[in-house]
Amino acid sequence: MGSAFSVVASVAILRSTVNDIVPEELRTYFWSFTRRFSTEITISIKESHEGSSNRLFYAVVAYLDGHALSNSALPQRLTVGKSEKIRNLMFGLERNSEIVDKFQDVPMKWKYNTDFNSTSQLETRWYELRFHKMQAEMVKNKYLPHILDMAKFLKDQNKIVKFHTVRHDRWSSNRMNLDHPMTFKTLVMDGDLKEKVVKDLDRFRNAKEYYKTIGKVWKRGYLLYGPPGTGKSSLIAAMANYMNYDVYNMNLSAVNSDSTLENLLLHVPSRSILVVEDIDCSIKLTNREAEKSESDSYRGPQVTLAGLLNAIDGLLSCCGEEKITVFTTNYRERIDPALLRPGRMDVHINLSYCTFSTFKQLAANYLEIFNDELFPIIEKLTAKVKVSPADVAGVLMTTENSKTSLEELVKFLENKESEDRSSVAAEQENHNNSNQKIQRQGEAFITDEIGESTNDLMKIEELISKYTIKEELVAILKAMFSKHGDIAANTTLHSMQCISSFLEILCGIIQKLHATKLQDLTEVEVKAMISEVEDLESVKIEVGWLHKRLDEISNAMRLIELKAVSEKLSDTIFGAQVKLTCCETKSLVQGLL
Ligand SMILES: Nc1ncnc2c1ncn2[C@@H]1O[C@H](COP(=O)(O)OP(=O)(O)OP(=O)(O)O)[C@@H](O)[C@H]1O
Repeated sequence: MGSAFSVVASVAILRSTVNDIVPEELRTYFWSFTRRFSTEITISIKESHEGSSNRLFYAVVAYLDGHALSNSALPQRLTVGKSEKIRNLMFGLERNSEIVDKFQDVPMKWKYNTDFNSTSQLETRWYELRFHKMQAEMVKNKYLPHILDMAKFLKDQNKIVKFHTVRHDRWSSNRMNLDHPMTFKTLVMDGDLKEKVVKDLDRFRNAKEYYKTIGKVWKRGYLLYGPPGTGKSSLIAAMANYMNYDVYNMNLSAVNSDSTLENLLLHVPSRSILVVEDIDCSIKLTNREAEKSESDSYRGPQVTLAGLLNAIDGLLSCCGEEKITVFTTNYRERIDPALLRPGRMDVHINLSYCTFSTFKQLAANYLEIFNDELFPIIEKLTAKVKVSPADVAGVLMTTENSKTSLEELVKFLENKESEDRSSVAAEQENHNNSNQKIQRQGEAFITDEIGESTNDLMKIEELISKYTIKEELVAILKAMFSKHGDIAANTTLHSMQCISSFLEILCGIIQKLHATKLQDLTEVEVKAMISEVEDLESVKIEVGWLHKRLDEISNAMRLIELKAVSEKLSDTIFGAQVKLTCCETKSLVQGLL
């Protein structure tokens, strides 16, 4: 061993002595002369190439660190270091040392060189790659592109994920590390949802060619919706850690115009996750028609729906690729359908209250418990009460003793159950009282107008008692239910509060139609009503009857307009149909209820 070291040492001394005494020109000539008879080709990959930094040089650095050095016989001398931007230690070749990498069973000999120019005080660094002449084509077409690809992959693996926020209309310059420890291992999700999300991300990551083939920009949009504390932020952190993408977090209410939004999105680089938080409440994103009509008086938030749609789906979205956008909301039903459609939000993920399945995953993560006699009790309770995974996680962390934590959780769930029961009872009583009052007020209207039997009325009472509706709208709701049945029976909305809000919107439309004459209605108002009705239909509230009638009203208005034009042109062709126009809206809404 000692003698081996002394041989290596002697060779090193001899080499440096030759380098010292033989001028560089002579050395270069000597090497080029000997290489004329060699079967090998040597290529140099310098740190800078034609005046700018050489991507291939840095790719070789990353490739040798992450791949070649761990797959080949190690050289005797290595360098090691760690920078702020990377997670792991980084190994490299020491000056003048060599390594042999095998690619498709062909040896590729690497050597690292440096040279210091004492006049310019600059150091030049380069790698030499030697291989058999026969392999020249293969090196050019396969090996070097392989190094570029591997380096990109390894660099991403080793990158520390950064978190960016908006400050003064720009992405903040002091980027923080995303130190969120959440991963897909620790995130809990119901059933096989987690596997589906991971598969979707994998498919996206590897789909560059596919997107090119189908002519679409390589990007994907996710909508995460669900009540607070169900893991929306946790899922984003897990996605960022899994993909190794930086996170660009934005709240639209902090963005002051469409052009600022455009500028921000232009500066989100490829391989990033853009998070648009609380999309429902950060900004008033109405449908496009309503937006136009409001634009004169509206002085509120500055990003418009059209601006947002354009930014995420227009030509701007083609700048850069491999980007993920994640929108979060607690209320999916408040989002404009234009935003929800595939291409903008391709995957909708519902993060909901804690189920028994999610509880079991939390118990395994937090307490390392996989079964217990309390599990069946917890199963029954989680089926009845609505608690978020954050609530459950909080209780599981209260003590260090696993059994005590489970007992605490049972107490917590039982308390929640009895709280829910008493609030339902109070609500019921409230409803009963107000219903009696409303029935007295609205009875004349209902019976006169629709002539329902007492029995039917009681059924309707029972139906509408589920909803919390403004008193002044209850009579309309009753009339509507008695004519069209429970139009919300098949809705995709879950929360009674949301269904009630939607029904209130519906009652508002009917109220307005009853109270307004056709000539006093504007086209924009009718269009806004149609959009609202379309929203109701999108959540499966059955309002086809109203949609049809609004279309008729809209057509009638168009005829009025045409008649005005035709009168000017002394053209009577529309005369017959336009007789319709003398009627009032009331006749158009007659029969609706
Ligand atoms: N699905 C989950 N898996 C693991 N932990 C969770 C999950 N959901 C919530 N938690 C725990 O609860 C905490 C709060 O959850 P998180 O912030 O992700 O919820 P959120 O849905 O984003 O809430 P909000 O809508 O209020 O922003 C997390 O830090 C985590 O400890």
